[in-house]
Amino acid sequence: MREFAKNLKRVVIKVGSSSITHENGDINLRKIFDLCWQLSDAKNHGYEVVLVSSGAIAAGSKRLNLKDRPNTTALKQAASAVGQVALMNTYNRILGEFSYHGAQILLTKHIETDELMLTNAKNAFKELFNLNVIPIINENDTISTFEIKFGDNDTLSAIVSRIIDADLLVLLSDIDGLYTCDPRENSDAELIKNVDTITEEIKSCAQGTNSKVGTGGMVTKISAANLCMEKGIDVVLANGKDMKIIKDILEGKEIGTYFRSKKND
Ligand SMILES: Nc1ncnc2c1ncn2[C@@H]1O[C@H](COP(=O)(O)OP(=O)(O)O)[C@@H](O)[C@H]1O
Ligand SMILES: N[C@@H](CCC(=O)OP(=O)(O)O)C(=O)O
Repeated sequence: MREFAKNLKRVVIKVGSSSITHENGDINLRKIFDLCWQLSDAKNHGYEVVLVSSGAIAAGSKRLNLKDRPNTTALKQAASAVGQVALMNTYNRILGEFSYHGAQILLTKHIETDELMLTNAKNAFKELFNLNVIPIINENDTISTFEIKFGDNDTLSAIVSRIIDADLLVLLSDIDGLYTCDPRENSDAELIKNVDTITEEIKSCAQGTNSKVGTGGMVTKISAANLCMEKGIDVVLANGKDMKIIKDILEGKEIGTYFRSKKND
């Protein structure tokens, strides 16, 4: 069993576009149902959960019948604005089945460097926890430019973990964890089960993505893990193809790649 499981309370779960949408970008209802079920189950077991969900650009592109993923920033922003509504409606309808409310929070990663905005965000999160609501976060794509080019919800999820003092960040992707190199390109790639320090060697494992809907690949996941570990927050990177994995991860089962922060020493 992993160390964090003994005293785990506040958890941030990040799902990539590839984990909650179909190949064509449409919202995958079955996956969102399973995800909401797991989040609600975790709440019922006393965890405080926050979801960081990508998928707005993919869902919006499908709804607008765009042939390909948009390639200009403005079109991505427009698609995101459409898709975000669809995504939140779906989350809230399904969470309602389990008697929970979702709350939409749109942030940018600059939140950490603006003292007033940071205080406001912390206060809002605190009240949402008191009210037993499940905060659902996405990048505020309309006002983001750098982020929308690189699609960096991995980093955003690390920043959210830092500002709410989370115990654990769970990054769910379309792959079982961090490998020695991209297993889609190299059949000799091996799963790395534990990372204690983000060394140059670990960084060199990370490549980008060829996914139609995903964006950052492993580069942004490793940088997210680094941001968490330096604040004593553990990170697990695992495959979101079956959302039941969330329960197993929270229970400390040895799944995926565990980025173990120094607080465990
Ligand atoms: N060292 C590596 N280990 C695992 N996956 C890697 C690695 N380097 C690159 N990748 C790629 O990163 C992809 C996951 O990133 P991404 O498509 O951005 O997913 P998400 O939508 O979940 O954020 C994998 O499908 C894989 O092809
Ligand atoms: N804000 C964007 C996030 C893009 C992003 O980070 O995507 P992913 O690499 O799938 O986590 C969206 O909702 O589409």
